[in-house]
Order: sequence, then C-alpha cells, then structure tokens
Amino acid sequence: MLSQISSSIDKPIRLVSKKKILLVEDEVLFARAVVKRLQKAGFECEHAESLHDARLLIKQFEPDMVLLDMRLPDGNGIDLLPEFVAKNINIIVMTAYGDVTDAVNAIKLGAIDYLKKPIDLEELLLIIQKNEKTTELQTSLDYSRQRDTLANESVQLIGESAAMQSVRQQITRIAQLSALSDAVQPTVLITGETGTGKDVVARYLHASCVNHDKPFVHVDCASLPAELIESELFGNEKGAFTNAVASRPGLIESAEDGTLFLDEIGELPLGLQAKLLNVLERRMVRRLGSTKERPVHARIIAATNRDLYQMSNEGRFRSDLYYRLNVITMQMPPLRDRSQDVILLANYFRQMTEKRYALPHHEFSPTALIAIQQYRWPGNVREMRHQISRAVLMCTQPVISEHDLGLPQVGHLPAGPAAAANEAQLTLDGAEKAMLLSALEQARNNVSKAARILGITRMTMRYRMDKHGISV
Ligand SMILES: Nc1ncnc2c1ncn2[C@@H]1O[C@H](COP(=O)(O)OP(=O)(O)OP(=O)(O)O)[C@@H](O)[C@H]1O
Repeated sequence: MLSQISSSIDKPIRLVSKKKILLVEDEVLFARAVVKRLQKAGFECEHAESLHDARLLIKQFEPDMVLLDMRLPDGNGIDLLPEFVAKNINIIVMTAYGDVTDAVNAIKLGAIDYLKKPIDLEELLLIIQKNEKTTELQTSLDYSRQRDTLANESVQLIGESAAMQSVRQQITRIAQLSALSDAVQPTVLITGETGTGKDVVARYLHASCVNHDKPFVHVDCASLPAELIESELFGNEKGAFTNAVASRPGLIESAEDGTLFLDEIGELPLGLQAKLLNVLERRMVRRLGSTKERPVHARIIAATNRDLYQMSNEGRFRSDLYYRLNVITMQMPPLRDRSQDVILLANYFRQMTEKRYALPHHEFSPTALIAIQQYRWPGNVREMRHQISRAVLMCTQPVISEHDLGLPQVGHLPAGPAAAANEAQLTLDGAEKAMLLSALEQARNNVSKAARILGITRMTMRYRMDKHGISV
C-alpha cells in the first residue's frame, strides 16, 4: 500500500529548505509518527511499506533523502542501497536494536548515517537536518556510537521557574505515593502548548517512580489511524476481524505495571473515549472478540495541547472522561512565560549537542544571549532545542553569535533582563552587563551558579563582573 502525504503547513521549526523524504518502513504506527513529525518540521514526506513500493516511489516522488528500514516484508532494505546511492539520494538506515553488522554494511554501501531502533523522533530530525545542511561535516560511525550512548541517558527535566518547580514537587509527591502503596495510582493530565515538554514530564514522572523499570508505553492518539486505533489500544483475539490472524495484546495491556502515556488525548474519537473511560473506571480491559477481561495495573498519564474543558462544553470531548483524567493536572506554560528557564535550557541544549557530537566548548555571545531571551519561541522548547543544536553544529568559532542562531529579528524587548539591555541601548557592553545581572539574579547572587547558567567558567564570570563594576 502506498500512502501519500502532502506537505505540512504547520512549521514551528524553521528549516532552510524544504526537502522530500521517503520513509521505507513496514511498522505502520511508527511510520505514522515519523511522517507526522517530519511534516511538522516542514518536510514533504511519503511512506512506502515495502521494497516494491519504495522502488515505485523513488521514480514518482524523487526524494532527496530516504529513511530506510532494514527488515521489510519483501526483502532487506540493504538490497536497495546501491540503487539509491547511484541516484545520489542520501540514505539514513534504521536498524534493529543492537544490529551493528547491518549498520556497518549499510555505511560501507554508501548510507550517510544510521539510527538504531527504538528511534527518538527528535534525534531523527536532528540527524536529517545535520545531513541536509552539512555534507562537509564528518559523518562517522564514531559519532553515531556516541549519539546512541547519549540517547539512552536518563531523562532530564531542566528549569528553575516557579512552574517547573511546582511540576517537580508534584512529581516527587506522586513518586512518594507510588512507593507507599500498591493502590491504583491517580491519573495525571499534562496540558500545554506543543513543544512545552509534556512528553518529557511524563517520562520524568515514570522514571521517578518505583516502577521505573517497567514499560513506558507512549500512545500518540493523533497518529493512530481510525481503523486501527481500537485494536491497537485494546488488542484482539484471533479472527476478531478480517486481518486478525493471531491474538494480540493491545497497548493498554502492554503497559503492564508501568506507565501508559496517552499523548494528544484530545484527538481520540468520541466512540473510543467511552471505552477508555470504562477502562479507567473499572481498570479492566477486554480485547476485541474476547469475552475475558484482563486487569490494568498501569499508571495512566494523558497529555494534550487542546482545551479539554472547552471541548467538553462543545460536546467534542466526553466531560465524564475529562473529569476522570483531570485528577492531578500539570500545566506546562509556554517557554515565553518561563523567562527564568530560557538561558538554562539554551545552555543545556548547547552542552548536550557538544557532548553528543564531541565538539569543543562554545559560548554564546552576550547579544546571542539577549536574542535567546527576547525571542518568543512559538515552537517552545522543541524549537529551541533545534535552533541551538543547529547553531552549535554549524558554528566553527568558539563563540556563537546572534547571527549564528538565525532567529528572526525581534521588534520589541519584553520585560525582565532583556529590558535592562534595552535601557543600555543594546550596546555590546550593555547587553553583557544585563546578562550578567540577570544570571546573578536567577542564581540569587551565587557567582558559580550564575556562571553555570551562562555557560562560562567562574573565573570568566568574575573577570566580566569586575569589568562592569558588579559586586555581590
Ligand atoms: N524541561 C525540559 N528539559 C529538557 N528538555 C526539554 C524540556 N522540555 C522540553 N524538552 C525537549 O523539547 C522537546 C519537545 O518536548 P516534548 O516532546 O516533551 O514536548 P510536548 O509538549 O510533548 O510536545 P507535543 O505537544 O508536540 O507532543 C524534546 O526534545 C524534549 O526533550
């Protein structure tokens, strides 16, 4: 089956050029998630489920890049590599976990990079962008290995704003409760604009609880196709419908004693909302075509960027399900309302990229810091992660300038530290002083902490403070 997907209009992440990407992957749900993410990033994307379909689409669609799974229903993706390479198409292969031989063979045959499954979508996007923009940058198995190691690092929840502190406190409390009793854990609803970190919070919550070694099952309700969603969630018995050749547990069952994360819950069709409510209330699930009910022990976390309350008033979301989900709510404010977190996050993503690609240490110039603080980040933390990672990858100098960030010009300065820079009429010196003062304020005059916020050494911090006559 060929599925054709048109290019996206929603572009929270700005890319230099629009490229065509062909995804060759037989796992339909995973493929949907990848396509959705790539479209969101502004790529034109098509999906083939087999070698046969891929060959057809190569001719019709003429992609710039192919994301190629190795194990396909009609053969090994590696068989297609020489054909694609001969057509000057960039290939990124996706290999099964631990299958290094496939990756090495693919690189030998001309693939530009490889990713090991399970694949982190943000990681995939970063690799695509890197390969899209810098053919001259060394693409080696070495950095891919480093990347793999880092991808498995524990989840980090960065931020010191009041909102983030409140989220952390709530998570600590839930983790304490989960350690105290085996009783059913309260449902958590995480709300906030796209890219604000709802997924990170869900993973952090799971990682903080006693059952962190149990599965974390992420269900993207928006990318589940309507015809598959019910059987994917609830599972099925053999023969329950035409293609049900075997009995299968659903995603709810797969979460076992771990966490079931229902992402974009606002997109769940109304009919299934009733079934989900039943699962939440009775903590039992029944596979399609089965008479037997099975208990559900998983903690349930839901997330949405929609206003579920308004949706329920308009009859588009069941109000009983809304109240059932809304036991503990964590509201993720947009990044523009978390000015205290902005520089912390920027430095975190800078360091993360340097570490991941074994790059030397960079610093942001004072005007770059001002630009980061001023920009409104419509795509929130996700947009920042991409902008900063790209700037670090592209910048050949030790200091990342405002220009390297490639952020749009900001017309006016918001309140807070940037306003101080405004007063200083945005001279380089004024901007630097404003950033130092802002970091010291955030760090409550702790010089070492302020230096860390700005990503500079304590000595450099002291030197710059002296230069501007700042004492604490
Ligand atoms: N507080 C944070 N600390 C570290 N990384 C973060 C934080 N918040 C977000 N990120 C990073 O930003 C990116 C987007 O975050 P995430 O996917 O959690 O957003 P989301 O709100 O779930 O978005 P969507 O609604 O589009 O699914 C991810 O790469 C994530 O790692």
